[in-house]
Amino acid sequence: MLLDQIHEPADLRRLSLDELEQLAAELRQVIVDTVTTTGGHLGSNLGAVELTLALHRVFDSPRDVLLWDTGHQAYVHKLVTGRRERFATLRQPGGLSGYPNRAESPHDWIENSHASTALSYAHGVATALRLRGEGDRRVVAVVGDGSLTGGMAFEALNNLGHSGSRVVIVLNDNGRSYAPTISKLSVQLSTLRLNPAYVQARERVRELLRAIPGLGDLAYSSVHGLTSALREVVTPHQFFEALGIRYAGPFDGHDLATMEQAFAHAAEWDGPILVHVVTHKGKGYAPAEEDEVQRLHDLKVQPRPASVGVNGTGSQAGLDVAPVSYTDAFTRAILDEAARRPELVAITAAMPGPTGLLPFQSAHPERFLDVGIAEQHAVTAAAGMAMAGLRPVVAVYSTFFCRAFDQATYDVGLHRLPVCFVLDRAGVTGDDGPSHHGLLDLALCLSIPGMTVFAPSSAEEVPVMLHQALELPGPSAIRFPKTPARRSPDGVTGEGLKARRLRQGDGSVCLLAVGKLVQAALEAADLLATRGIEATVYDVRVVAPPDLAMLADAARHELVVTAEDGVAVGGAGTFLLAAMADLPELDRALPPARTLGTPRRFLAHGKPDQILAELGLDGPGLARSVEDALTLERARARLT
Ligand SMILES: Cc1ncc(C[n+]2csc(CCOP(=O)(O)OP(=O)(O)O)c2C)c(N)n1
Ligand SMILES: CC(=O)[C@@H](O)[C@H](O)COP(=O)(O)O
Ligand SMILES: [Mg+2]
Repeated sequence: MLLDQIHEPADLRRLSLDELEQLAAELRQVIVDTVTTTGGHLGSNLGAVELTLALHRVFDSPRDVLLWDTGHQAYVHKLVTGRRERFATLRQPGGLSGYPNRAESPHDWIENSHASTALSYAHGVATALRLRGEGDRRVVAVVGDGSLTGGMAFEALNNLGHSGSRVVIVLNDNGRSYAPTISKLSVQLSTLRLNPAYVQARERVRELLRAIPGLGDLAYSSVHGLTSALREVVTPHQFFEALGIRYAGPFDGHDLATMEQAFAHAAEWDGPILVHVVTHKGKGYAPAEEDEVQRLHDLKVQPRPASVGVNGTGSQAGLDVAPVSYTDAFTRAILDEAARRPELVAITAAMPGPTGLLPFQSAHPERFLDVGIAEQHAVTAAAGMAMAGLRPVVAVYSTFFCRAFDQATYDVGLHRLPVCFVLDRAGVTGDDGPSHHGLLDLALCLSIPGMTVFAPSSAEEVPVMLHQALELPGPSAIRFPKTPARRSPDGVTGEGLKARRLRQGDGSVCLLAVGKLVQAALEAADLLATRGIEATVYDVRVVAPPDLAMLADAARHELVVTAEDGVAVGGAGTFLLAAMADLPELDRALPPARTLGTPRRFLAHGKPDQILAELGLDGPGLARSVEDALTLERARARLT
């Protein structure tokens, strides 16, 4: 394979056009073979093959800086920058990250998988290079049409134009995020790229000029000049050029020669320039091309375990995997509620499929809103809807809720508006690495005054909690993990804002478990019982407002231990223990306590339950922590 000869980008520059075409086919095959085994982003990477090859032939990475927005489309970049041999470990524990990773290569810069950041990085890097006298190094930011709908991207475009920074923006336009991109600009741009008159005219002129001997590059710049005139009439480039950013395009994002010429000319432009390339998501592999919701993740061919305990080893606390995921349970629940509540509206930030809102969109298109990759806008628009009498449900991933924390606090919380946040992928998510784990939502939501915070421990609890949330006068959040839901221990659920005592102990230790960790707590209680420790176990269900009866009962134990799939510092445990200290009828000293959760550090990618086990947040780990704490506290008690 030609790919075996590619160890660094310079190796690409020795290839002929035919060899590059062959290499592109090889790259596609490697990506399909790998991703259909490991899971990962198929459509976006298959669409970026020629684009990436052209970039690495024209620009001299890592001296020139290549920035990938979101980073999910950087598999080809990894394959041609010395990671071919490790590519089969993609997204596996200890293997290659699914995103750029600075520890893997000097060619990698941005590790954060949150969209719409690359243009801001580009402004910063270009400014730094200029001030350090290295202004001859080129800065290139590859941004998707979806990522361009994020607010940060517009902030950066404004600053790039204003500052005149020498940055090459490559707009990788395939018309989609997961669903078609929500953007009039994108529609305008696609009108251009689909406008046969414009494209044919430009190609015809290019052919004519090429036919004139000796014109060569002059031909290109003449065409460029001519299309500049033509552009005055038919293209939406004005948006960019009004900001001070040159627009060039659209170019066929699968035509290597054309893109190389375009990038080479852009590299010489003395200021910000946007090169608009048109690609096709999933190109070259029918199952990805035909995926109607363009799921970035395709074809993870991994058998689903028949029954999975918390630690993923198949051991279980008498529980089987429920037939639904939490997301499926939410889909059903919101459809039920929508049938009874005409004022209910659902909002997504470019992820209708992964958040389970596609059926809602089909059933109630007029009550469904996809705002693009614009979580901040989603939240404050929801605040406006609530102010004007609607009941909005904002469905976002836990990690992306971070981006809208200001809006949730001061546009929703401050006005005490009935907006319900459904935070999917809460807790350790695993494959997508540190910027995708949903570890902060409890700490963030619990700091918003008046927000009710639900944490279902089973699929059955999701509809109960959504119904309760939609009855509340103020803001609420319901957070649940990515892993398959499990049946509730006894098939029933809690009610209202109350906790559920699942197991009565001997007064030695009280385990207050949140959401996914209820299963681990029950498993720990089983293990502790074999060692003569009968633990009381609560399913907290509603972290805020706390169930005071549960706290009062917990306070009567020798030891209180809280457990959550989120940061321990500032999370649910911290919140509950503070509330316990404030109990009005507390007639004794507070018992010793431990708050168990994820540590204050970024967690690498891996399998969720394996990560939780390594952190001691599975059944055996919790049991060890309880037993050690009890032993220590009893020794201390003997000393006093
Ligand atoms: C802030 C944020 N919200 C949502 C996502 C989830 N997400 C990952 S990729 C993607 C679509 C990106 O579309 P685009 O930028 O057009 O890139 P493409 O996949 O089409 O190449 C989304 C919404 C994210 N990574 N970051
Ligand atoms: C890159 C990104 O943000 C998403 O594509 C993410 O990878 C989706 O993860 P899920 O597989 O949890 O939907
Ligand atoms: Mg796109």
